[in-house]
Amino acid sequence: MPVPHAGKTPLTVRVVRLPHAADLPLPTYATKGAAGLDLVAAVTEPVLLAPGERVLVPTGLRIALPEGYELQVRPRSGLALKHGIILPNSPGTIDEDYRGELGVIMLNTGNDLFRIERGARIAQGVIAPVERIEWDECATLDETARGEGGFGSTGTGVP
Ligand SMILES: O=c1ccn([C@H]2C[C@H](O)[C@@H](COP(=O)(O)OP(=O)(O)OP(=O)(O)O)O2)c(=O)[nH]1
Repeated sequence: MPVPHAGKTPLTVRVVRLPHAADLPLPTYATKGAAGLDLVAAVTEPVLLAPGERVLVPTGLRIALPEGYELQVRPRSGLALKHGIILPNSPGTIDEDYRGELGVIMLNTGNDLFRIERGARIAQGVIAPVERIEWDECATLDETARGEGGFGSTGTGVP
């Protein structure tokens, strides 16, 4: 059952469940305050991911985001901590004009074979508003205390 968020009207997002995901649940929020919708693997057979290997896992879903929004595909911390499973392009970007099947790129940075079962919760999708810009090209920029310092210029905390 989808969990309603406390005090916010949800956005409506059009979704197509592809035939190979017909029996799988739509992504849902695990708790009332969860930021991410759990995405599940629409693999027909279990996929074995060897250490160092990466794979594109289908979700069986196509969506049409509302104008001005993106969907960020993010890793699940439990899979990262326990199995070293990360998303190398994290956060993956689903553009509002993308109409293909959502996919999750999974990378096994652990030492053991990782088994991806059909219906397993492999990642989470977070809806976020997207700002657009126009350039104001200038010859110079305003001065700041940081200036051009970066990449550890304030110290890394490591002796
Ligand atoms: O984790 C991801 C990342 C991307 N996509 C889909 C949706 C996104 O809108 C499209 C393009 O993604 P991105 O812009 O990251 O890819 P690109 O390498 O720049 O390819 P393109 O030239 O198609 O934009 O691929 C996914 O399904 N999962």
